[in-house]
Amino acid sequence: MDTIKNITIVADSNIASLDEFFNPSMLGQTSTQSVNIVSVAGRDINAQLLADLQPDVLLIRSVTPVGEALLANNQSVQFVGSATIGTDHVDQNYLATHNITFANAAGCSKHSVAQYVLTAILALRPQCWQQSMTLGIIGLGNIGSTLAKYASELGWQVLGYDPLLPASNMNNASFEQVLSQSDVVSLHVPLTDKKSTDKKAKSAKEAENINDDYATRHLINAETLAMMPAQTMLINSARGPVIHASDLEADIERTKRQVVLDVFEHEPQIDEGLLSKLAIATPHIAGYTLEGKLRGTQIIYDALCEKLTVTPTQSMHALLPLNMFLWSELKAHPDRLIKFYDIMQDDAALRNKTIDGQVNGTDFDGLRRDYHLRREWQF
Ligand SMILES: NC(=O)c1ccc[n+]([C@@H]2O[C@H](COP(=O)([O-])OP(=O)(O)OC[C@H]3O[C@@H](n4cnc5c(N)ncnc54)[C@H](O)[C@@H]3O)[C@@H](O)[C@H]2O)c1
Ligand SMILES: O=C(O)[C@H](O)[C@H](O)COP(=O)(O)O
Repeated sequence: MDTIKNITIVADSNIASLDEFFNPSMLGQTSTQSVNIVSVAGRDINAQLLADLQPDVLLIRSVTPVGEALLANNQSVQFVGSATIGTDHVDQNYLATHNITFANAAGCSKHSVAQYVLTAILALRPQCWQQSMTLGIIGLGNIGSTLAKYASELGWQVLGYDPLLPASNMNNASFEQVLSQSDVVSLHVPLTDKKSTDKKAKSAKEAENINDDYATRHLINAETLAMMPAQTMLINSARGPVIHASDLEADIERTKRQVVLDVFEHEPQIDEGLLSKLAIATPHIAGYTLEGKLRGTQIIYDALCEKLTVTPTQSMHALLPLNMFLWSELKAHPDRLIKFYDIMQDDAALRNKTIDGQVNGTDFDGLRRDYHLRREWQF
């Protein structure tokens, strides 16, 4: 791609600061070269649009599925960047076999999501500021391990389960122990699927380094929910289908469990039956801080610069206003939580969109598109 004169980029309009990062000067272009950036809603990026525009670069977030259906007739795309941590919407094997470079934004919002989880717990159980409790964490990667650090700052015990990492003082329990012995269980796994006998699908999983003995789709279902005492809170800010939605609804009906969902199995449509039973519900915004979103853009911008063999010159730090949100201040003044993050406002905004027994996809997406990005607390 380093020989391309003019670069055409199709990008999800929800990517933060697109124009500040992806312009001729920041992409090392000379005055005779241009960067043409076409930004559209992520769900509107389709094969026809790519055929019409013939972009060199595709920049997405989590709502654009990327694989054969999108790229079968592609003659132009050489780089796909997803400004997200999750990659379940991208067929990475397809990209690799078609010689298309892929980058995602690993870890970009790890503090934001951990702070979302902490806020949810402390909003529902303010006594946890003072009292120790046991936090169960399923998946101890970037977000899970960051959450564990906040938990230890608050003097909470952590029971962690991650079968793909070595045992440690954090990775210290079985799946059953986490579910049955925690006061709160928080999920931080990628969405992955079970083994396929289809050879092609199997090698795709190998290429993406997914160990499907530990597939996470419906990890939380009627059987595993039955391992959790009724008073155990459950939080999902990973991916919706990690929890079987109708099993969860039946479980809440039976146990009156406190459940916090930022992600939903049938997102972006949300059924009121489930929504009305949740303690807190938000529209997939756990990672939506200014810092989390800009870091996502920065990571894919750096990767594109590498592909173009140019030195990155834009830095998110030049774009960030002063941040006054200090974790040390909040820790000393728990009563300021609502000023740091008013999670119940996000909850109310989602519930207010209920019409005829559901929140429709357009309204769910609208809440995310127009979200007033909060600030990440400085840890
Ligand atoms: N709600 C949001 O706004 C938001 C924001 C960012 C990320 N996410 C989601 O959170 C997920 C986790 O993010 P991360 O940065 O921690 O990812 P990560 O890749 O750093 O960590 C995921 C961890 O899960 C572990 N894991 C995989 N299968 C498991 C299983 N069956 N049981 C237990 N552990 C398992 C992996 O070994 C890994 O350590 C992402 O994949 C993404 O889908 C959501
Ligand atoms: O995986 C991620 O990084 C998050 O789920 C991300 O915040 C999703 O946001 P979206 O791409 O849908 O805007």
